Amino acid sequence: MLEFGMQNYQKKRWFGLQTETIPLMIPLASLQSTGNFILIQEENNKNILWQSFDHLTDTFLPHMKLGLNRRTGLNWYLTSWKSLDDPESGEYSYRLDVNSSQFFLYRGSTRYWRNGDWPWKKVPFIVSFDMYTYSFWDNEDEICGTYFSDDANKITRVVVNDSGSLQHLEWNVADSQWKEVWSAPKYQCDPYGHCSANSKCSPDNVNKFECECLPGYEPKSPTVWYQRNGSDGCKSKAVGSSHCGNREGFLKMTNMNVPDTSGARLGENMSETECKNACLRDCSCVAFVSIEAKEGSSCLAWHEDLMDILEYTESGYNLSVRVTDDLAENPRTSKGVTRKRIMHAVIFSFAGLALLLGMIFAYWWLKKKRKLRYEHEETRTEPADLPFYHLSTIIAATDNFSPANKLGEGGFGSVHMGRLSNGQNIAVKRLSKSSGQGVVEFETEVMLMTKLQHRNLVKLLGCCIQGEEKMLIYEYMPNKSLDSFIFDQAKRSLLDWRKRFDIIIGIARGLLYLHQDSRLRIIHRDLKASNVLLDVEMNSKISDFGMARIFNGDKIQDKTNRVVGTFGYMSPEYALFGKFSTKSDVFSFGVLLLEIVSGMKNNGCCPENASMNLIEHMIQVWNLWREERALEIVDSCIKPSYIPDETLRCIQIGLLCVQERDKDRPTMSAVVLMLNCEIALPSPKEPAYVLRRNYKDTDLIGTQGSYSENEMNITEIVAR
Ligand SMILES: Nc1ncnc2c1ncn2[C@@H]1O[C@H](COP(=O)(O)OP(=O)(O)OP(=O)(O)O)[C@@H](O)[C@H]1O
Repeated sequence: MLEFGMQNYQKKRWFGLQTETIPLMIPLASLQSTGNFILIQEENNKNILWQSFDHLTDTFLPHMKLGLNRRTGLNWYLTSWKSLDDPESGEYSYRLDVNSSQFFLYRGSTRYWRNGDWPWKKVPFIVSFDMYTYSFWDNEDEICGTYFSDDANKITRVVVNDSGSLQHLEWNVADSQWKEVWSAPKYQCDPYGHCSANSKCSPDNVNKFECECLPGYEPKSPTVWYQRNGSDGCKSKAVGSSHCGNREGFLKMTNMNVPDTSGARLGENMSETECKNACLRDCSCVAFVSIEAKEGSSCLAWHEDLMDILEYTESGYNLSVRVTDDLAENPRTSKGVTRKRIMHAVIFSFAGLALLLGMIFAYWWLKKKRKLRYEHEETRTEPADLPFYHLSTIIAATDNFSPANKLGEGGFGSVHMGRLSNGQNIAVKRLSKSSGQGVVEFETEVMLMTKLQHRNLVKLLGCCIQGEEKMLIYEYMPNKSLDSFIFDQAKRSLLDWRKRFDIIIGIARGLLYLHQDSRLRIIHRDLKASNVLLDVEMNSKISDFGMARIFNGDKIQDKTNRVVGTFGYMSPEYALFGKFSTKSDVFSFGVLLLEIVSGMKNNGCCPENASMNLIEHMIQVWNLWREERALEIVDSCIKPSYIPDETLRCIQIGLLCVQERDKDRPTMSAVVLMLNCEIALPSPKEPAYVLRRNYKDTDLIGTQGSYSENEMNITEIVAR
């Protein structure tokens, strides 16, 4: 960050004959690492007087915003240059349509291309795709989107060029030039509404006209249409559109994009059947798309002409178009079934019954087979697709587990560094025979790690199971675990604020992947500083999945009567009642975040009374926060490098994560969003345990023993 300002100076104000000297606020200009050039009031860093990110030209850099500042009315949008060497505003612009939350490329005032990827997702949302993270939010301050690269070293930009193309570019260091990642509009069907209303564009219609009317629709101007010009679009064949006529069913079109949602209505938490029935009940409803999401399905329904419809060769959405009975897939029988069809039904009923019974049996059999396979997959212990290492290979690599190669010791057993004959360094976790953690944890870790892959998770290279020996072979992390830095007097100063912030973001992304982005929903249950490893570039990687649990389908919370984990990081509902969910991981993340910022160990000074440490630590942070002195907890050795606003924001996010009620804590996607974007943060409520400090400690977060609460008995607490 580059900063320059003016010296303090004073100005005299005349009051008749008297003069008064008043201090002037001193503006400070600062060029941030994002490229944002800001002018701030020195007295109060939060008061941004002006910033270059508010005045976009043709280029959209990571962390810039596109959308609308609702408070100031400022519109963030891109405008092309007039020509390659004339930076005056050209005719193309890329902006957000606030009503439909869709981004459009405009040529003058005409829509030219639609970015159909945003609108129907639950807002705020954050998605990772191809090493980029995209987010979108809508609150009383602003409605906007942003993006950034998951690789901090990547130089990237999005630009609207003078010929009306939106290009995403990356800087190629080897060639010293910009390389295009993608651009739009590019293909025949890309321009907005290429086939106009109620008709789909199929780019793969080789030798055929790419436009095709939707089922139940016909060209508005047949002569124009048959000259391969789709600009007039299609109209419904049904008489009148204000009543249902005989359009009592739907035809599902697969692999479609989501048509322009400008006039569409969104229904949250509606299953596909509910969506279909709602559309059927409303005669003006012409089509619907049911969108499945982990948080619950939603329903998009259209009541006027469908625009900008595209057919993909694979994947996409199912667009159900309202059609007459003869075209419908599953027509409603009550009204629309004709006499002829009833006759057919009677004639074929016997054959149909036999067929139906056959199908039911086949369905039952398939389901049973699938269930068995599924159960087998979930419980199987043999590590599929995971390389096995021979014991002799590991012995040779670790110099027979020599003490000199020992990296550390955990609940699982000892960890040794090794080097394979191909020169690759490895870390070998050797299950100790006396380990409290056992074969179950070993198997859990193997099973999970073969299914997961993310740059912020440590990579499992293989395992070794021979005789009594059980070992996990990991990629070697030269900088070992995070606790060896932040809690070490000599090494803590090696992690300046920037590195710590990047580590926090890495952990948040790894956890978001576990909770939301991987194909399984995983609760880690033992997130802590010693389970975050650091690679050679100090990138953070979450490790130790022995305690993790998979949640299938819609399950969001579970209970256990064997509480395992580490005091100081356990949420109250888990420590007390054995309830765990993604929000208990969020709690551990909050504790860890506060540790990284403060350098204070949550269960540090007196391990014999870890619960007391936790309470004291929370109270200290909370009291300072309330007195607006939260920056006093910041580790003194990062003070020369820290950015007060960013650090304070992190403390606030940490406090949001350690709130008493799991419902109040943010999800990890919200945490990643809050860490990356300067959106307004909610005020945290009192942290967990602080409220309970007046109770006797052992009633609440005892160090060992059994707890009983309502219907739940905690029979065992295994804390480390
Ligand atoms: N892949 C690795 N590369 C380098 N060092 C590692 C690796 N895995 C573990 N270590 C080192 O070994 C130590 C012990 O790790 P382990 O995960 O077994 O236990 P822990 O996390 O310290 O404690 P617990 O088992 O109670 O969670 C770590 O603190 C770390 O320093």
